[in-house]
Amino acid sequence: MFVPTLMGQCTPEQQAYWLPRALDMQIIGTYAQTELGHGTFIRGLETTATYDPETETFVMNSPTLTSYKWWAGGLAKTVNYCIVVAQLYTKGVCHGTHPFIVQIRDEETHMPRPGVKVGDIGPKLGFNTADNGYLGFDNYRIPRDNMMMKNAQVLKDGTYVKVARHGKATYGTMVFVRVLLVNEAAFNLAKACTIAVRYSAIRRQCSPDSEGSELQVLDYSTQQHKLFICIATAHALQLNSTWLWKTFSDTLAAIKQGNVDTLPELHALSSCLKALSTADAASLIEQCRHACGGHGYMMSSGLPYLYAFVTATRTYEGDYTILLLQTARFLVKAYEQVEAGKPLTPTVSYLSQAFTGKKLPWDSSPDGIIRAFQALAAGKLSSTVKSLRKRLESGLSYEQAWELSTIQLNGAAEAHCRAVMSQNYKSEIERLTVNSSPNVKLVLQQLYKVYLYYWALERTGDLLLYTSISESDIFELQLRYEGLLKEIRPNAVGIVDAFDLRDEVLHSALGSYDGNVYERLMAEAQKSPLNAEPVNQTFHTYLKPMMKGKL
Ligand SMILES: CCCCCCCCCCCCC/C=C/C(=O)SCCNC(=O)CCNC(=O)[C@H](O)C(C)(C)COP(=O)(O)OP(=O)(O)OC[C@H]1O[C@@H](n2cnc3c(N)ncnc32)[C@H](O)[C@@H]1OP(=O)(O)O
Ligand SMILES: Cc1cc2nc3c(=O)[nH]c(=O)nc-3n(C[C@H](O)[C@H](O)[C@H](O)COP(=O)(O)OP(=O)(O)OC[C@H]3O[C@@H](n4cnc5c(N)ncnc54)[C@H](O)[C@@H]3O)c2cc1C
Repeated sequence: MFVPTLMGQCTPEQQAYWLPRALDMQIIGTYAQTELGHGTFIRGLETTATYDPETETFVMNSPTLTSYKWWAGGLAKTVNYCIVVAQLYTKGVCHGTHPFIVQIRDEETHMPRPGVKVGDIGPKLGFNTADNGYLGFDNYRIPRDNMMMKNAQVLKDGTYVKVARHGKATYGTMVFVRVLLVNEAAFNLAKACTIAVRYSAIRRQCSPDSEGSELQVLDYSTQQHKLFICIATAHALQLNSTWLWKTFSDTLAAIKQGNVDTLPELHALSSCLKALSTADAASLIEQCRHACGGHGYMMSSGLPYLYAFVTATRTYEGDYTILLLQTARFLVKAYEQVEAGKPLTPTVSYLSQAFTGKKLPWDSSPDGIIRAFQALAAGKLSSTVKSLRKRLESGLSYEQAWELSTIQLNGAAEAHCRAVMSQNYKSEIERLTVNSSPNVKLVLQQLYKVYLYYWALERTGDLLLYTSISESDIFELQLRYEGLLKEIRPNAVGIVDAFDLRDEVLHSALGSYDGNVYERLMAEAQKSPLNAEPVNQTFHTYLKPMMKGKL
């Protein structure tokens, strides 16, 4: 996050000075925005940067315990520089949060600079290879030039000058990392389902009849139900990640030309796609662990590490709930544009035909299901706006009405995102397989159908509300879904092999390519320190005295 922020928030002159040093690893930095007391509410951050025209310096200060920077990766012991997001004061006026480059350790001795308090925040659920730290300032001075001045400046005499045309240009790094995190979610889910599918092909358990041999657990329908959605989702996230990256790049190019019109849609998309992809990946990685029984609970399976790493992405770079509410904000505006007969941006264009007041005729084809997801999103949005307006008519303020409607707002945002992801998934597969062999086309189409049928069956309640789907349609869809799982089964191992993940990347006794699961589990067990000697000294210090009633 340090380098992307240098690139996104510094003037060309500042980049010329800082970037080579950062890329050369002469300086190592992190991005310190979150504080002990605030992570989501950036405008509530308490660290201050007060400009002193006498010395042409900013005085960095942590006025309260809750103002201490908290969480930044590498902050505890690794970095010697930080990008610190602080409330900027000049001439007695607060201009809100701005980014500053702050040296916190001596470049030679690595000792913390006078006026800087820095340390480690302690053990975490995962991510323990990163030294996330805390940082406090005691009236610590930095040169005026260390304010990152691409979007705003403070002149030598303390005059504040706003440069950026879009009020949230300083939030750019967060959008960038959110876009990256969709790809990260896809990559880690692909690892987890490679491990779980390969292991499920090796593991035999239970024989349906007394004489027969035990079945591969991958042959059980319930195991296929657990795992094939994971494979399909890994592909869905990867294709959406590539699509989102292009949307991000196009928006960035437009901003460079001074056109910020597409930034709101990018913010809405990156928010909900980051939220849904990280939440889906975390819960499906946990599902992969469930599918591996006791051995999935071993650290040597690689699955606990993957879960601990990915579940954090649901929180950092914008908490799930918060980001969906950002998307909901954009959707409510889109609803108002439909009412006013104004044009809509591409990803919400389906709304222009949606508010007919009639249920969408059910069509179980892939395109029909995608249209149903769009109808579901539009229906939820319409119902949410109705709740908002009913509350406003009762005399509540907009903020109060909004807060009371946030559960529905989140539901509308999630439904919108599912519709966007499903549409992208199918259209990207069709675009990319134009020249593929019939077999590849068949398998990839089977996977996106798994995704569509799975989520349609997960949302039958909503589909009954907003489409003409009937009980028998649902019955038929369930049978079709279960039949599709059986069609995929023969290719399942080949499909995860196609993720092409080397053993060194999987780090898993269950998922290694050679399938020698039991030998690898035993080999990993031998590494346990408890196996260093036949009798552990705790027998003599605790167990034996206890057994003799002497404790
Ligand atoms: C190759 C390798 C790949 C590796 C992949 C990555 C690996 C991952 C490693 C990373 C390790 C962990 C790193 C983690 C870092 C962090 O966590 S950094 C801290 C992240 N913190 C957050 O995300 C905080 C979340 N909070 C916010 O973003 C904001 O507080 C808010 C919730 C958006 C609210 O902001 P606020 O200023 O209060 O604005 P609003 O009033 O809600 O909205 C005002 C308008 O501004 C628009 N807007 C808001 N944000 C953005 C944005 N980012 N971009 C564009 N526009 C934005 C918003 O839509 C409103 O617009 P209008 O509706 O038109 O008014
Ligand atoms: C592994 C990891 C690495 C991190 N790395 C960094 C880093 O490098 N740099 C950095 O600056 N930060 C980092 N963070 C911090 C991260 O950005 C924050 O944790 C995140 O933004 C959430 O903020 P918070 O922790 O204050 O949670 P809060 O915002 O306090 O959320 C707590 C709960 O309150 C809810 N909530 C909060 N506000 C609202 C609202 N308005 N409406 C409804 N519900 C609400 C949330 O949904 C959540 O359920 C990291 C965090 C983790 C876990």
